Amino acid sequence: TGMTLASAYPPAGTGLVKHSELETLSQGVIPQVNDEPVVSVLVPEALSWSSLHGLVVGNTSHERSGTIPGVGLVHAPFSLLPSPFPRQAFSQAIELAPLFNRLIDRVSQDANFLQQALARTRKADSFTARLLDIHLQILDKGVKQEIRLGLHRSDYMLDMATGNLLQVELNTISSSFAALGSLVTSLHRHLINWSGDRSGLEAKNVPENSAADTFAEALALAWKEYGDNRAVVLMVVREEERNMYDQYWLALKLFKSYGIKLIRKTLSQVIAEGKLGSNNELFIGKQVVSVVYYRAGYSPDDYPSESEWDARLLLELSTAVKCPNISYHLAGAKKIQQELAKPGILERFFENKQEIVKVRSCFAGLWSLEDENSDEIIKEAIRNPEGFVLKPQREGGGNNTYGADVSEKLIQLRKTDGGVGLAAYILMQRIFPAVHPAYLVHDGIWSCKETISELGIFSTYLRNGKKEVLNKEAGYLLRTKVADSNEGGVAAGYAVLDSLYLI
Ligand SMILES: N[C@H](CCC(=O)N[C@@H](CS)C(=O)NCCC(=O)O)C(=O)O
Ligand SMILES: [Mg+2]
Repeated sequence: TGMTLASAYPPAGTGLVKHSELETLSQGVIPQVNDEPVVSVLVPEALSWSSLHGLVVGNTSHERSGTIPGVGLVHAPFSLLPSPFPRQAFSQAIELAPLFNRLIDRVSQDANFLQQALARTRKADSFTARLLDIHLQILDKGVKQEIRLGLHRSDYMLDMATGNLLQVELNTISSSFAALGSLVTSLHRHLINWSGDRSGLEAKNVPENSAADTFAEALALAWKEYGDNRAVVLMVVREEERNMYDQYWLALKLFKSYGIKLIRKTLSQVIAEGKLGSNNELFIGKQVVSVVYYRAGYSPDDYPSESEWDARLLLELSTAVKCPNISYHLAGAKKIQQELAKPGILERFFENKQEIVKVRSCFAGLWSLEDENSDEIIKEAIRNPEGFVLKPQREGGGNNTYGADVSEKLIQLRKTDGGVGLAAYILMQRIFPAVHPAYLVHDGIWSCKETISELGIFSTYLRNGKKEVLNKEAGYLLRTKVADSNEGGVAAGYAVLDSLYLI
């Protein structure tokens, strides 16, 4: 028989993956197991497993696939085998989770910091301005709810040049794929077991992934903290949602494990059916809502008219626990990420020096464009655009500018209206992770490509006044995409869902 899969992965503990050791996979030389190309037996097994276990998404080529569950499903795009990742970097990312939870919580309580850091962005970005207005209105009316709930995902890339784990961004709203991500971990463990000892891989090197259960637990504990057994959880969703199964998994786990009902409403349904009770409790129809979990509302596309903004304000004014509330939402802005990287700022939010060192060590280069001393970095980015990413305050993928477009965009922004538009963006060091071969499976078809991976660590945070109920890491997501593609994003169709093979 030919080489087994195991010899395609370097022995555990060898540090960064040496590309040469995976050379065979990248050249499409398929390790032979029992004379059958290993892929041709693994792929059908993976496809059937995915379909039987709800590792699925809506199939855009089927017109009703985003509106009706059970219609037009296709397996979620996945990597056939887990991708090698250094054990040390993974544990560092896990260790950072509770620190970032606390950082977001403390930043969210510093209204002046949020408003000032975003003051110039407000002038250049009307969407962010609307969020800031809601923030001011809530402060003005007095915060009605002391319970805070965060379901975050902090995304990292392993910088090949330095071996450093660098944060790409921290998502505080609609962090996707807790469910589908944990299912891929189960898929990979299944495939390793199913292919027997001939695969030579060991399932124990694919770390446990409790993301879906831990997200459901946090929603349930927030529901409990609110203290009304008749209450339901409201998930704010889009009309059309390809990723609805990742969302339904959480609803099913909430009911099966905690007996809690979750209802799905769009922002326009919220304004049509929602109202505040005499103590500002949130009613949708006759049902009182204890937790509002946003899986929409993070993009201007979600606010096609004033009524969606009215809905957002209604939710924020209510005593329901928001995930995220407006200040958590703002704390997750890329502009805030960039402000927190400025010297001396973390010291405002952390006492413990070691924690500051740990958090700062994962910051990539981050620059504002509207400061007096921004000219130098703008010139550098125009000269060497490949080394930077230009990012607006937008979520949902597909919004960032890469490569030569960076210099074009900067030149254009600088000369328009005296450069006021620059404040809507941040500049970030482009991170180049190690390239590794992977088998990508889309729509039942596999290909072996040179890819790069982005590790997301989920985390859950729940605080009721002074009582910190939850603050922990909550599993992971690995997204793997073709190395030469700029944008990432599974929903955006560039990346596949993957899991880790610790080495
Ligand atoms: N369809 C919405 C998608 C919500 C969404 O885009 N979330 C952002 C963080 S804000 C995100 O996690 N992006 C990474 C997932 C990817 O790679 O596509 C949902 O699932 O509720
Ligand atoms: Mg994001």
